[in-house]
Amino acid sequence: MLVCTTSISLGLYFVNPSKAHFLKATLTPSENLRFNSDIVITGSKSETNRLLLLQALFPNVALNNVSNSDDAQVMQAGLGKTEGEVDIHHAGTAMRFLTAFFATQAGREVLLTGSPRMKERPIKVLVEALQDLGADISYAANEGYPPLKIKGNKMTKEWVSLPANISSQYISALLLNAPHFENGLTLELIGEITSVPYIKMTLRLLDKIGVKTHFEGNTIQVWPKQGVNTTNMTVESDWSSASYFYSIMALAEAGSRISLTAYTQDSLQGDSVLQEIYRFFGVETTFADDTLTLTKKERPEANTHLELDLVNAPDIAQTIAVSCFALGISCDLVGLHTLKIKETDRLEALQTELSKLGAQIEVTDKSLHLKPSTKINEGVSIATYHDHRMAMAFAPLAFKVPLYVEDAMVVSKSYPDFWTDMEKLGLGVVMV
Ligand SMILES: O=C(O)C1=C[C@@H](OP(=O)(O)O)[C@@H](O)[C@H](O)C1
Ligand SMILES: C=C(OP(=O)(O)O)C(=O)O
Repeated sequence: MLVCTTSISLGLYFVNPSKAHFLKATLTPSENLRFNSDIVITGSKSETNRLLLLQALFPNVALNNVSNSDDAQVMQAGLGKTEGEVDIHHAGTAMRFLTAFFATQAGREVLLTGSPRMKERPIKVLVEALQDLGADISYAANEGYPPLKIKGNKMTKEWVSLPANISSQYISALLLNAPHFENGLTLELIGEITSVPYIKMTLRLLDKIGVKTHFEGNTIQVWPKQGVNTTNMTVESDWSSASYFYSIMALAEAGSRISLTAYTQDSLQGDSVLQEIYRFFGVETTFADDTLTLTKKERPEANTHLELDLVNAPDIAQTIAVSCFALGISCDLVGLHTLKIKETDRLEALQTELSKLGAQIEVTDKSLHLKPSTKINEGVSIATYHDHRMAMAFAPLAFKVPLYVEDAMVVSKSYPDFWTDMEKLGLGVVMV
């Protein structure tokens, strides 16, 4: 049973950080690594935060299966504000999407701010693109970083160019708000485009509600649209959250099964590439209606070294690195240049925490290299650096050896039910 020695609810924990209580999870392995479970995961936070913004622009868009994450809650709360301070805590999408939203909504005037880490996550590229389009934005503290003073304006310009190799969220932020620009918007992307599936997700959602878009080479166009027909949009469940179950299944005994709902084969989420990646570990994926079933087969003996470019799926890098370590598989993961500016410097955090467990690991500013491991140190306390994915990526290891996860409620950024779902799989979870 999940024992909490505090009455602080997950929502309150993030909504009122002054009351934050940093619970540590004591994790004890289940009796065996054989699984036969059904898990329900809520909507993707990426799709939800896009659709919440589109719903604010087009109120007759109705949403089902929205994410119950902190990031979705702060997005929803932010969209309702017309003045004063808007605090989006740790939510990168909310910070970027709301910057463009408030800048392009005449009559709104806000100070958009976030957690201490958010104030270190760059936003200059987006601010400069919006300023080029005529927006009134200034930095309230350090140039290039939140908090931002934003006074809403109607956008009349229709063309801007911006670097595309730092974060795709800047591009999605502009595209999502573009239907309300008088003449629509054309973006000219400079340099290698990072996290492309997230841009395609934005365009596909715009298409689904009836906004015309076109993406070819390094140019993206969005046509203006005043209103849309009543549309029911069902958010697909979160594939990044599914990654932790893939990782558990990589460790599982052959014959194990875990089913996850509600997913679609034609996913908008780039992290659905997990289906192909985890075949390497012997995890097979099948679909029946909206249920995704993971089945464990024997991993082919030859699969002892994994090479992957994760430029299109950066959020599953931590999961995959831990899966490899747990199984003594060596790996070279590249395309990781965005990891340094996420919730924490994820490359540094992975190096520190995997080393504590006994890994031989090297990182550069865009790659991670792991040697085959022979043992896992037990009883290690994993620091999470305010990063939900550090907690969740390391948890599967606890099915093999006892572990502690510090500040364990950090998971609520994207997956508040994570620890309850781990318990359903038989992991011993005690919070103190
Ligand atoms: O648009 C989105 O929903 C996201 C885009 C990605 O960020 P970058 O484009 O900064 O890599 C991803 O890491 C993040 O979790 C969600
Ligand atoms: C990077 C992430 O989120 P964001 O950038 O939206 O804070 C994430 O969820 O892994």
